[in-house]
Amino acid sequence: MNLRIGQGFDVHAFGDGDHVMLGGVRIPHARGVVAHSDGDVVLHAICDAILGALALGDIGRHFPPSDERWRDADSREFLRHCRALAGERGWHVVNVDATVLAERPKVGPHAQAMRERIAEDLGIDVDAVSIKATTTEKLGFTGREEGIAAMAVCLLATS
Ligand SMILES: Nc1ccn([C@@H]2O[C@H](COP(=O)(O)O)[C@@H](O)[C@H]2O)c(=O)n1
Ligand SMILES: C[C@@]1(CO)OP(=O)(O)OP(=O)(O)OC[C@H]1O
Repeated sequence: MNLRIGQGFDVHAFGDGDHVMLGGVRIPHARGVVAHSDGDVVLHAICDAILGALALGDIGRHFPPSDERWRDADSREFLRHCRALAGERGWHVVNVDATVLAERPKVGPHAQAMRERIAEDLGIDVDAVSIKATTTEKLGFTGREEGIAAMAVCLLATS
């Protein structure tokens, strides 16, 4: 069995709006995010982790922000596409581990729902999907609540 590891990181600024999308879950919030798509930093970081493991570039190469097809797009579509790219090359996702960096919204109450959606889109068990969160102790752009960030790693194995 061959193994590959990948990592991803994404940031979006907060802007007008009443919710954020995180891990495919709509979370009510006092701010929205500025993005071409739905701005789901968790799914974007996981997509980049998968693409990184495949050495296929990054999310912007596959879903260019200049392409109107991706305006307000559901990032779950991106995730399923990345899974398909892996499958076409004989790889499957073994597990995913993601961390959200934000003072707010609180992720904990939504983590299970996020895990379930990501597991469904990747065709893996919920136990293979980890969602964590941390504040940055009010430091930096996340601490000032100017934006939200997520990082992720994933492991791929040959089928
Ligand atoms: N957006 C967030 C941030 C944190 N959490 C949870 O709170 C715990 C404590 O965070 P610290 O940054 O103070 O260590 C953290 O371990 C998470 O469980 C959260 O749910 N959402
Ligand atoms: C997802 C894409 C889609 O056009 O746009 P954004 O929603 O702005 O998100 P980003 O994390 O900047 O990644 C780039 C693009 O692929």
